[in-house]
Amino acid sequence: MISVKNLSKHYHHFKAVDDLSFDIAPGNIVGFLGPNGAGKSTTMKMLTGFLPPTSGDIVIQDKRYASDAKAIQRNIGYLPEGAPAYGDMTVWQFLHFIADVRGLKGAARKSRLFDVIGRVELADVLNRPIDNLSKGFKRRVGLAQAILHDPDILILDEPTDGLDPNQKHHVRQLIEDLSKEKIVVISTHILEEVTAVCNRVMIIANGQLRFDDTPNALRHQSRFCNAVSLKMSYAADISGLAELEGVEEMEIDRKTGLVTLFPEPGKHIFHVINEYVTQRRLPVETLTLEQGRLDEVFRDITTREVSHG
Ligand SMILES: Nc1ncnc2c1ncn2[C@@H]1O[C@H](COP(=O)(O)OP(=O)(O)OP(=O)(O)O)[C@@H](O)[C@H]1O
Repeated sequence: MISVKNLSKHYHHFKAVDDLSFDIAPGNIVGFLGPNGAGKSTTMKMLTGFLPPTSGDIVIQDKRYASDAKAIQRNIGYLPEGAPAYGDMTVWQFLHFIADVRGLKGAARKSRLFDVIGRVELADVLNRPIDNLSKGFKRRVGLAQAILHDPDILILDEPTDGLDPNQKHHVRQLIEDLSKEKIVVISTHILEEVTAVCNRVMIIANGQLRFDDTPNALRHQSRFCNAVSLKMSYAADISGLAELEGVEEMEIDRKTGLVTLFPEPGKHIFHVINEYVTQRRLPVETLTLEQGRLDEVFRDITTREVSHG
């Protein structure tokens, strides 16, 4: 369990992290979202003991950094932003160095190295200096060092940054496989990443916690959640759609011609619309039940003014 109370970090007079409080239990895969400069990396550095808080309390598995830093860090894997340090080492040398630092020995060491190199797919670059690797491979080396000692807690700062779409998919699957009993905190700018791998979303802006719930609850904040969109192959009279039972509003996008029908609160309108367009033989090309637009919700949450006090 991670327990954070009233955590703040000030750089001179600037509040990078402003009074955060939250608990994270095993099994939580947390997507830590926020615009650039929101305070995500600063929070992660404090959670991993790399940066002392200005004020507040961090308790990890009943321990505090002030008295038990080594014990906490034994159980944490951290992927910081950017590339791994020691860029002149080869991947092989670097992973052995990390195995030394983590105190891995004998058969356990061999099997962890073998397992992680396989999982993160590093076999082809083991003899290359880290500095010469592509950004995506550097990220994967960073991920390998974070999971090498099989920690209970993983703090991953933008784990898929720089990866191609196939690798992104692969790393997301890896995180899912790793995380059954673990705590995983992932910072990301990619909203789909959150719905793909996380079971909890925390959004921060200006160092403050603005949202903390499931990805589904986030989706439900979108006015597009359960709206129905349709595209027509040519213009036809659709005014009747706006009058249908349960339809609150109709919007037409002038640029794309996409028609969106918004339901009254709690109503489901897909079937009634589907029936109507079929009966009237309207020239409908696509009819879509909208899941909710996360980018719009994210913008709303992070740009909203918050009252202080
Ligand atoms: N060492 C530092 N000294 C002064 N200001 C800092 C320092 N480190 C970070 N900041 C500032 O604190 C704020 C939060 O930075 P942080 O890196 O935590 O944000 P972030 O949410 O991780 O952003 P990004 O998504 O761009 O990585 C930013 O305004 C940043 O400029």
